[in-house]
Amino acid sequence: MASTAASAAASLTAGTPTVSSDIPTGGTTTGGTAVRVRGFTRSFGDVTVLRDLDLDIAPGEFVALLGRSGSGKTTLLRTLAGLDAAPAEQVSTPGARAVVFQEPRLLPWKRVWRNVTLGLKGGRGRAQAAAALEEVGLGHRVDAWPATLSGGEAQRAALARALVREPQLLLLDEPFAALDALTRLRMHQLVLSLWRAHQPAVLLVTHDVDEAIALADRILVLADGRLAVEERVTLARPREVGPEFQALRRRLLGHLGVEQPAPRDSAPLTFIPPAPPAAGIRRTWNRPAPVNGHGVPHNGANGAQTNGAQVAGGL
Ligand SMILES: Nc1ncnc2c1ncn2[C@@H]1O[C@H](COP(=O)(O)OP(=O)(O)OP(=O)(O)O)[C@@H](O)[C@H]1O
Repeated sequence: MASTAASAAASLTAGTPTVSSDIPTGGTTTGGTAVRVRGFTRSFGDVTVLRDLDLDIAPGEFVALLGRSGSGKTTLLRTLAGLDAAPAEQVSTPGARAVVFQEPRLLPWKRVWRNVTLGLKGGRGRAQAAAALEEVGLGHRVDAWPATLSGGEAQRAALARALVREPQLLLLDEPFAALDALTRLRMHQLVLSLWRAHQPAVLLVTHDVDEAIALADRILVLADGRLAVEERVTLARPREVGPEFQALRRRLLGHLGVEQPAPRDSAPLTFIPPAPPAAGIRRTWNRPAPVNGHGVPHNGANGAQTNGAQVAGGL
């Protein structure tokens, strides 16, 4: 990333972007780390949201942050964005940062390209915005008004606004949550291609476990004020929903406290017709006996087909 990028994160207060260069925003990282957090605690009144938290993100690394509602994900993201104050010795980030929120936060009275360059000092203005808009597939909407954009287009304009800042750290706070499923998938592809092209470190806050697995190199779960879980995602991109994906999903959902149905046998339930029922005996559903390598069903030591291990109650 070029060092000429705007160093201030775009901060949004009541929908109005401002530049947050006048508040203490932590230290600046150099060399091999994009984000370095050590022993950071954040409280609101009596409530401690982040507690003695440590975090490292490498340059160009894509990290997803999961956690229950209210666990402090946005609080951490705002701190890294420089929107909330933090001691420099505890929080270090690159100077060039950009944030994309769940809502695109475009100013309706400014054309799209002016929204994209908002707060940028110097630069090539319209040409710079047009290039970024082209990259996100909005080259034809440079002069449009925000109100004429679809939800997905508006969010792409927000990505373009992040892009022109040439961030070394891109912070994404549930940026796809308000989009329909198809648009969200397209946005995933777009974010991955922008990430590959520009190689910022990324922190993506999301509630969507599948999204985290599809995009990230590493997934963190925030709980009780700390990063309680770390999972590295070693699946090759693009990531198919195969057994490894599903196993990771199950683990992450477990960490998030989501009740998991017990893993089932891959064999479907089949109805085994009973012998003519004697009085008082009910029909049962049963799984087919596991088949050994020779195609022979084996049940227990003697390998006899049994009809006695009921999986579900009678009909
Ligand atoms: N400015 C604030 N003043 C008081 N409390 C706050 C403030 N900002 C956040 N909190 C509280 O801190 C806790 C963490 O909030 P935060 O928004 O970081 O959680 P989150 O994990 O992002 O939640 P969600 O997933 O629901 O968006 C919440 O209990 C919230 O009410």
